[in-house]
Amino acid sequence: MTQAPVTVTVTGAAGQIGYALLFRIASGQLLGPDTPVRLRLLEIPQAVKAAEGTAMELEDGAFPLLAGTDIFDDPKRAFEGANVALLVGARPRTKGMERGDLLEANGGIFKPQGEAINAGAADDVKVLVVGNPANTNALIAQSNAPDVPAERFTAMTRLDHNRAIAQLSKKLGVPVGEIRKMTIWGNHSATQYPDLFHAEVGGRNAAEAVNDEKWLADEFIPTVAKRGAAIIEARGASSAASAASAAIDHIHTWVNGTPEGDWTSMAVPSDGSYGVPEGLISSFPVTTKNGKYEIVQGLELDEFSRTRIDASVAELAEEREAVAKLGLI
Ligand SMILES: NC(=O)C1=CN([C@@H]2O[C@H](COP(=O)(O)OP(=O)(O)OC[C@H]3O[C@@H](n4cnc5c(N)ncnc54)[C@H](O)[C@@H]3O)[C@@H](O)[C@H]2O)C=CC1
Ligand SMILES: O=C([O-])CC(=O)C(=O)O
Repeated sequence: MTQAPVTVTVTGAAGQIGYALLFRIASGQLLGPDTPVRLRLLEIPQAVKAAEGTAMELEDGAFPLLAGTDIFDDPKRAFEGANVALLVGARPRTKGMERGDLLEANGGIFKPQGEAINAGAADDVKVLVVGNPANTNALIAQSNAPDVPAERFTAMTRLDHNRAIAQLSKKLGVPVGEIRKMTIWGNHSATQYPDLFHAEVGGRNAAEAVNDEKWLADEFIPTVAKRGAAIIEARGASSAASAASAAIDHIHTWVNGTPEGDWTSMAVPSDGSYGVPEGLISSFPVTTKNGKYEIVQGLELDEFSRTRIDASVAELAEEREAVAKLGLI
């Protein structure tokens, strides 16, 4: 071991994403093979026992990089000293629940968690919100953490990004490793816009390589945007291992940088780029270096792309308005 342990707080640790995520963090895949980690797990009181079971299994993994695991049901304690905060636990939509009810229920989770991050996380904390509705939950947490730089709050669209790469790879029969510059724009919802016009395949423009507008509009975009629902339909449960994998990718890329000539997708607070209203946590193409990200500038957007980005951003603006009315931000 070459350095002091990095503290990683994971919420919803006893859930299905938590189960897939924690072992990969402990094995070094989140931060790299030289970085020891100390886990702080947050669960609701009813699920603490299950989290304790997962912690026993973590112990049984005898991971050389795992410096310890502590479990809490109090956000203030769970986020103490957190360098990385993975906000996975959320209130799922249940039968008869309106969108406003869902936002309100999640406000009850992400407001106190934002306050706890503000009160006790490390100065360099990086936050990734996975729990849905991820973008707006991130906005709620961020708004309640006024002393933490706003850009440290991000939401996950890396799963959508990876799904888009996989669909393109299948369509063209090329390895995923040949695909660069994929972008997801907007909200992590069915309105998201996976963009092939700026992506590259083996150095060639992806939309030109596909050369099939009908497939792009009628198959590629809806398949990526509705993949979560298709997995639920097939598996009887929502994506868990692929979501955990994308969360690992998101933080690993943020910390370690994007490769030369490539970028990734992250939902980050808008600085007004591409006409996205400032402050909305919307997905953009970003490059990362030395633990910081920058939104890729100067991409030309045609009418097709503009219309789709605007629709997804309009949905984010509506969600922001709804949580503002509820006094959550
Ligand atoms: N952004 C993305 O791409 C994706 C997001 N998701 C979302 O991730 C979330 C978690 O998914 P799963 O692990 O499958 O759900 P799950 O229901 O298996 O686990 C959620 C866990 O969170 C815990 N929890 C609830 N409230 C909490 C609180 N206040 N503090 C700490 N823990 C709390 C629950 O006790 C439960 O153990 C869901 O909101 C899901 O919709 C899932 C897949 C992809
Ligand atoms: O809808 C869900 O809970 C799962 C989800 O976000 C996805 O798979 O993209």
